[in-house]
Amino acid sequence: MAKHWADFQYEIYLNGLTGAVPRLPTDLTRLEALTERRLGPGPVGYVAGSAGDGSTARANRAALERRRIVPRMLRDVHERDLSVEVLGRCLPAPLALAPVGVLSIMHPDAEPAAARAAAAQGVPYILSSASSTPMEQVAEAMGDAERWFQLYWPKDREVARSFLNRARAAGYTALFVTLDTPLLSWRPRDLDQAYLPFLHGVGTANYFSDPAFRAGLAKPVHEDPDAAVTHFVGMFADPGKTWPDLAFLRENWDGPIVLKGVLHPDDARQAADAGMDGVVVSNHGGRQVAGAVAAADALPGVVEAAGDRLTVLFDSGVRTGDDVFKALALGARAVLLGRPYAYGLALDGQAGVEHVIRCLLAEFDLTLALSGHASPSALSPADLVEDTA
Ligand SMILES: Cc1cc2nc3c(=O)[nH]c(=O)nc-3n(C[C@H](O)[C@H](O)[C@H](O)COP(=O)(O)O)c2cc1C
Ligand SMILES: CC(C)CC(=O)C(=O)O
Repeated sequence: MAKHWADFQYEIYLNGLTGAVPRLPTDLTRLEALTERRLGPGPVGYVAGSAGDGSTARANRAALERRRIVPRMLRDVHERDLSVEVLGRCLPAPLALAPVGVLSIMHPDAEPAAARAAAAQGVPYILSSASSTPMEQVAEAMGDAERWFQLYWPKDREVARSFLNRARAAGYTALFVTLDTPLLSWRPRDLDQAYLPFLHGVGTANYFSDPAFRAGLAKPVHEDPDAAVTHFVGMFADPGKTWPDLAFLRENWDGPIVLKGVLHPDDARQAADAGMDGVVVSNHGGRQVAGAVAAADALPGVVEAAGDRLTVLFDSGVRTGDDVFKALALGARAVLLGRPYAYGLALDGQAGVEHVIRCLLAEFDLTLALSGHASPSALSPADLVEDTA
C-alpha cells in the first residue's frame, strides 16, 4: 500500500492529546509574514522580493486562485497512490524542492539542512549552482536520496565543464539548466537596501571551490576575495547564449537535461528539437520579468506543445495542496516548491523544511481524495473551472 501523506493530519491531532501543537503554521501562506519578522531586511527582501512592482508574483497566485476545483463524489478514494514517474525515476509524490541559492542568508544550516529534509521525506532536492555550500558536501548530506543539480550556465566553458564533471562525480543524476536569468532583473526591494548576497561572498561556494574558476584568478580567493567576487560576477551568466549552444550541454551531460524557465510553446518545441528531456514552466517566482505571463496561464500551451516529447514540470506561486492539484490538472507531471521551504528553513531549520513538505503533501493528498481522485494521473483540465468573476 502506498504511503498516505494525509496521515500527517491525524498525527498532528494525536500529538494534540499531549498538548503539543505544530511549531509552524500549517497554512503555508502564513510563513512569509513570520519570516519577515525573523530575518533582517536584506535577506528577507531578497527571498520574498520579486521583479519590478511585484506584479508577476501576484499574477502567479491569482492564476492559481482563479482556477477552481470541481470535486466528484462516491468514487472510492480509500486507497491512494501519489507516486509519479519523473525523468525515469519513481517519486513518492509529484514534488521536488526547487533550486534556491544563497540559503545561508536564511539559516546557518543552509542547503545541507534543506537537502537532509528532502531526503528524509523522499522528495528530490535540486541543488542550486549558487548554493552557499559546495555541491559535494550537499551530496553527502543527502545520503542515497535522489540528487538533481541546477546549472547557472557560466560564461567560461571550462568552468561549465568542470561543474558538470563535479556534479556527475558527486552523484547528481539530472541537470536543470535555468534559462531565465542571463541578467539579474530590476528588483526594487534589493535595490532599496543596496543588498546583493553575492557581493558578500554568499552563494559563491561552488565557484570558489572550483579548480577551473580558480585558474582564472591572479591570487588565491583568501588573498583577494574582492577580485574573486568580481570574477564570479563577470562569469556567472552569459546573455549571449542561443539555442544551438545547448549542444555543448548535451555533449557534456549524459543524463536527463531539463530547461527551467520556459513559458512559450515554441520554446518548448525548440527544447524538444534540441534533445532536451524536460522543461520547467516557471517565471522564476516572478523574480525576473516584471509583467510576465503567470506561470499557470502559460502551462497549458507548453503542455500541448511538449506532447509526449518532454516531461513538463511547474513552479512559481505554489503555496497549497490545491495549487499542486491545479498544476497537475493543467498538465504538469510534478511541481517544484520555492519560497515556502526557504521560509520553513529560516524559521526552524531542517525540521521547518520537513514540516513544509509534509503539510503541502498532506493537503494535496486530502484535496485529491476529497475531489474524488486516487492518483495524480487521474487529473485533467476537466477537473477545473475558471472563475471569471
Ligand atoms: C531566494 C531565491 C533564490 C533562488 N535561487 C535560484 C537559483 O539559484 N536557481 C534557480 O534556478 N532558481 C532560483 N530561484 C527560483 C526558484 O527555483 C523557483 O523558480 C521559484 O522560487 C518559484 O517561485 P515561488 O517561490 O513563488 O514558488 C530562487 C528563488 C528564490 C526565492
Ligand atoms: C539570480 C540568482 C543568482 C539567484 C536567483 O535565482 C534568484 O535570486 O532568483
